[in-house]
Amino acid sequence: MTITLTARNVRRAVTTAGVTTEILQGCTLELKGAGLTAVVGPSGSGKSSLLMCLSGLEQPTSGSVSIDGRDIYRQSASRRASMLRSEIGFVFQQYNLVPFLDVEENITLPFRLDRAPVPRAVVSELIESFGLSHRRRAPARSLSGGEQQRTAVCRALARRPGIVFADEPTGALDSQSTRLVLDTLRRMADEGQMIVMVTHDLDAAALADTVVVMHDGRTVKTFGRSTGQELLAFMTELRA
Ligand SMILES: Nc1ncnc2c1ncn2[C@@H]1O[C@H](COP(=O)(O)OP(=O)(O)OP(=O)(O)O)[C@@H](O)[C@H]1O
Repeated sequence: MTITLTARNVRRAVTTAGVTTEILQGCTLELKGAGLTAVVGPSGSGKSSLLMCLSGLEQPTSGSVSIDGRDIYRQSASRRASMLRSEIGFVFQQYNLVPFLDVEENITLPFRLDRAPVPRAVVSELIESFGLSHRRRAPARSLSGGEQQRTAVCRALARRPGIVFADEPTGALDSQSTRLVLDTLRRMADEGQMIVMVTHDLDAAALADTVVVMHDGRTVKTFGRSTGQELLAFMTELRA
């Protein structure tokens, strides 16, 4: 089935110590079916905030976010929680690994919490393709930042959710690991997953099928496949 993610005029304001800040000031997008989408934009433009709203974790102040026509913020709390668990995967900037569990245990934890069968072959393939085979039994607390990040990406992908949201999935990685993660995300998208990633890296964005550009809390432009230079030219124009 083709999954559709729709955001309509999403706004989010936060009030801290009596001061209200409009973090998102009108974000609209529609993503249909499998593919890799990159959300790019200057620091502070609202990329992570948009991802939180799109993934059901932070309720917009106004506007709507729907998966296949179901507004995720209009579901009951239990229905939303079950949608999130079964249809959405996340990779956060903080990896949220359990420090005393090893790589494989962290990846399989969501299955065990759900008392669901662990897809051993899928997990092994992911561990191998992310270059973690030699660290399979290492506790998360002993992993390098890059290894933690790759483990977190594996954990999100193992359930094969319809949509995977990833906030800077290559942020802490060296160039070799970055390539590994991007190639795997690209392959997963080609194999049928919708992947939405926030990235600062315009060369990574150039691997995406769709690039959403944010500026000052707004989605200002959506590109199809583009080169790093085309994206850089647009971003430079935006800043001018
Ligand atoms: N809970 C909050 N309270 C107040 N301000 C916030 C909150 N969350 C985010 N902001 C502000 O909203 C703006 C957008 O933040 P966000 O993290 O979404 O941007 P970003 O584009 O992902 O930035 P970066 O690329 O630096 O990670 C920033 O100015 C940030 O300081």
